[in-house]
Amino acid sequence: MTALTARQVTVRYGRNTVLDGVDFSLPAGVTTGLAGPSGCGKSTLGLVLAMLRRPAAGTLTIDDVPVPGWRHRAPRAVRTRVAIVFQQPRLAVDPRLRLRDVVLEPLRATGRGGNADGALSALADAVGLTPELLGRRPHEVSDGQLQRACLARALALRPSYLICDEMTTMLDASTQAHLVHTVEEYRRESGAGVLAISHDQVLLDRWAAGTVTWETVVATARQERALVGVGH
Ligand SMILES: Nc1ncnc2c1ncn2[C@@H]1O[C@H](COP(=O)(O)OP(=O)(O)OP(=O)(O)O)[C@@H](O)[C@H]1O
Repeated sequence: MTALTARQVTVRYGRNTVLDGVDFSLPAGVTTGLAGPSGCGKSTLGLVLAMLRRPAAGTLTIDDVPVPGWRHRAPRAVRTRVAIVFQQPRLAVDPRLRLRDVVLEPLRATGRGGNADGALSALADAVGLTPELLGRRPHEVSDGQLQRACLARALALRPSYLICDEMTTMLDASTQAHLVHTVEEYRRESGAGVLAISHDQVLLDRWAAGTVTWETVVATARQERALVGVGH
């Protein structure tokens, strides 16, 4: 199946079990919404899908191929197939870097930064960053402008799956519309699968082809536990 699929994923923070045997599949080619109340575990699932958090149990497959490790233990070619954009851009960038260098980070890390002017200007155009803004540092731009740079960075290596975790929650309506439009253009052109995590049902109704609620995710996990007789 062409999908990013987590199976039987359990994540604990200390003694707090946040995900308990969760299954989740993100199909390629469409935008899937994930809705749920604050603190339920949506971001944690996003981190697992992006291989940024190793679960206590469970597996992740990309297009049916199991990922062989998590975080730096996942080979770069596997890790870069999934990108993530977080809610707070200021926590997601090195404050010393100019926006140009934020966007180019992934290309440089994979040895493709040398002749990346074309790629940079295409990415900057797509997210609506001018050359002048690309020369500024994070403290010299707005949250919306910084989030544009974060989205450009996420798209730089042309991921097969893109996770947008409350990507536009802190932003004004016009920046929100522009970023969603950019993601959708990328999805249509690349065939990528997009996960839009949000507590904003109105946004998800407009953006996603379909939305999964957190209650469904949890109820399915509970049913599976009951079926295999490990009820809690
Ligand atoms: N690094 C961490 N250490 C300890 N507890 C954590 C950590 N990260 C998250 N949690 C806890 O795990 C639970 C799920 O958090 P998570 O951020 O995944 O939820 P969420 O649904 O994305 O919430 P929000 O919509 O508010 O971002 C919360 O109770 C949170 O307090």
